[in-house]
Order: sequence, then structure tokens, then C-alpha cells
Amino acid sequence: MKKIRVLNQISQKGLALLDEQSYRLTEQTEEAEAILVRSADMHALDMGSHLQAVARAGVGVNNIPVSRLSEAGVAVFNAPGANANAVKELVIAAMLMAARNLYTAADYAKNLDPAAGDLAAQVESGKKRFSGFELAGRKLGVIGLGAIGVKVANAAIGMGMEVYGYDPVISVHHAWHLNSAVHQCERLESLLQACDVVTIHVPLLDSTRGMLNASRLALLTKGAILLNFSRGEIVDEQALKTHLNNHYLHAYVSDFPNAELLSLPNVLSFPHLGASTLEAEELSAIQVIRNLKSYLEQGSVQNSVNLPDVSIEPKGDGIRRLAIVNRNQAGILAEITETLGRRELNIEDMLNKSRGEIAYTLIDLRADIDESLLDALRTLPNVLSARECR
Ligand SMILES: NC(=O)c1ccc[n+]([C@@H]2O[C@H](COP(=O)([O-])OP(=O)(O)OC[C@H]3O[C@@H](n4cnc5c(N)ncnc54)[C@H](O)[C@@H]3O)[C@@H](O)[C@H]2O)c1
Ligand SMILES: O=C(O)[C@H](O)COP(=O)(O)O
Repeated sequence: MKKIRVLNQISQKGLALLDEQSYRLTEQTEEAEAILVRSADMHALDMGSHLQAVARAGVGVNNIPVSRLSEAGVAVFNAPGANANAVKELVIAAMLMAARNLYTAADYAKNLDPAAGDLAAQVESGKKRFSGFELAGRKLGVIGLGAIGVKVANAAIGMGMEVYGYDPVISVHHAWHLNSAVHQCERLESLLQACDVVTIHVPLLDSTRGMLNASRLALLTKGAILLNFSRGEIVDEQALKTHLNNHYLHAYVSDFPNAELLSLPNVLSFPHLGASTLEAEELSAIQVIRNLKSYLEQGSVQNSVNLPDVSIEPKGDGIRRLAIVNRNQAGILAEITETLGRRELNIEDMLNKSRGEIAYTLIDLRADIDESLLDALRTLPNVLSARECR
């Protein structure tokens, strides 16, 4: 029976895939073999020695200590693309809300006082304060053309916008799906200088933290809209405050409320709503739990952020499968096979793949795998974890 710790609310449709014969939910993090999470901060969490995998029902993994887990031989999975449509729809809505001043206009209408006189006259006298601009014909800059950025760019083309994209490391898969009318910007600076609306869709990494710093923010055109549905820390929000106070920007719309910016009139914040639709929550949970199960049970790897993709036939009858996470260093396979050889264990099948500094090895044996074998493998200097898939 595998013990799974659930740190956030995860869709029941996903949790239902964890059949009761093989899985049990636990409240004890230390005994968990796998953790299911959304945005809970795991950096300070004590995770115990049984942990084999962390599964993020969503995309961003900045809340997960991926390097520490890799060093412990723990796989980390996410659900790429599963919430991209939900975020795209919210970004388009936010862009329209900002361009047409809908949030302040709605507030104005809500606070009209029918008792104070002619309502229609109040409506007509107030509306000139909220006149906005149309998006068709305007320039949209998309920073990061992954699952979300591509969808936003393509939808904006459909709305008649002129779209510019910046992503020096775009994947071939996403490039195939990008509308060919999107102009490529080789420098972030030229996108910022050219566009009326700029939207950020990069992950939070060391290389993207503070990416929109004071000097880059200064390049935005007067009256521009800046949308941040990625992570608050990608924008230097202290520097942004000056631009907003000086009314250089029409609006800053963010899914990550910031204490210093919240009350500014040209700031519109949402409570991290991007992925909070029934559809995205279900799809993310189903996708990541399927991948988690096939990793735990068969050793296959799909959509991991720290292990290489490995697709492997299910184990045959009488076959036991070892899954080893090891450092990608010379000689390690010899040490593993020698450890098996000394116990007269013959290898039926074997697969080894690497990803950067880490490698993943699957070995099929027609023999039982006992704890003493696993312990012997775990003591090899470059083995990070060893387990039986079952
Ligand atoms: N608001 C929400 O609820 C919500 C929901 C989903 C995702 N997100 C955030 O959005 C981010 C993007 O999600 P996604 O599904 O599109 O991810 P993705 O991995 O599909 O796309 C990210 C893109 O950013 C690009 N990129 C990386 N570094 C870059 C850089 N320095 N400059 C330009 N481009 C760079 C990558 O090449 C990739 O194409 C997530 O990491 C997460 O932080 C937020
Ligand atoms: O990175 C993500 O997938 C989003 O920020 C969604 O986070 P959530 O699952 O906590 O809503």
C-alpha cells in the first residue's frame, strides 16, 4: 500500500485514480511515498526518507525544492499545458478589463444612487470618465511562448492585434503551434519599446526573477498595460510602483497581489485565479496522477521536471523492476551491475537515460528484490535512490 500526502485541494476526479487496493492518503508527510501539491510552499518541509515522487497538479514548480529532491533521487512531475486555456481566457479578460476600465466603471455603476435623482442622467454623466481604447490594431508583446504564451498570442491575432513574441528558448513543439503572423523579437527591450500591452508567461527561475527591472520597465510606452499572470517576483514591483504612481502606465494587472501595489488606482489584482477553473483543476490532477502512478508502478517517466522521459513496456509475469536514480557519471552502471552480479542476479532487460547531471536506470530481474539488495545499491556513492516498481 503506497502512502500519498496531499498538500492542497486536488480535484476528486484525479484522486479517484488512486485505487484503494494500492493507495492510501496520509496526513503524515514523513511516511509519504509521494506528495501531491499545487501551490503550497514545500521549501521548508521535512519530507522523510520514503519519498519517491512529488506531483504538482499545475505548472509552476518554484514552490518545490527541485534541486534538493533531485539530490535525494526523488522525481518531480508537473502537468504542462493542462491549465493553459484557463490562463489564456483570464489574460484576454484582463486585457479587455484594463483597456476599457471595466473594473472602475463597474465600481462606479454599483455605487450609483437611484434615490439621488435621475439614474439615466447619472449614468450618462459618469461614463466619460471610463472611456477606454480598443485592442484591435494595438500591439501586444508576449514574453515567453510556451503553452500559455502561444495560446494568448494566437487569440490576440484573432482579435485583430499585432503580436510580438520574445522567447529565445522556444521549443519546437510550441513554435509549430504559434500563428505565423506573430513577429519575433530577438531582444526583450525591443518588445517593451514597441508594444501597447505586454503580457508575461515565463516560469520563475533564477534567470527570470526581476526580469522586468527598473531599466526595462522604463522602456514601456506611456499608457501601456502590463499583465503578469506568471509570478509576482518576475517584475521588480518596487520599481513598478514608481511608474504606476507617476501614471506612466495605464494599468498593471496581476494574479499575485502585492501589499505595496494593491491599493493603487491603476492596479487590478486577482487572487491567483489563473488555473482555478473546474476544467483546469480536473485536467491537471488527472494528467499528473496518471504520470505519478505509472512512475511508481512501472518506472515510466513522463512530464518530469528533473528526470528524463522514459517510456517502457509494462513488466512481464515473474519480472521485478528496479528503478535507480543516479548521478550521470562514468562507471556507475558497472558498479550497479557488479552489485547484482555478486548476488548472481541476471539482468533480463536494462535501460539508462540521462538528463543533465542526473540519470535514471531501470533494470528488470527474474528474481525477488529484497531490502538488502536495495540497501547495497543505495550505498553506492553515485546512487541517489533505489526502489522496486510495484
Ligand atoms: N496564474 C496562474 O494561475 C498560472 C497558471 C499556470 C501557469 N502560471 C505561470 O505561468 C508560467 C508559464 O506557464 P506555461 O504553461 O506557459 O509554461 P511553459 O513551460 O509551457 O512556457 C514557458 C515559456 O517560457 C520560456 N522562457 C523561459 N525562460 C525565458 C526567458 N528568460 N525569456 C523568455 N522566455 C523564456 C520557455 O522557453 C517557455 O516557452 C508558469 O511557470 C507559472 O509560473 C501561472
Ligand atoms: O503554476 C501554476 O500551475 C499556477 O500558478 C496554478 O497554481 P494553483 O494550482 O495553485 O492554482
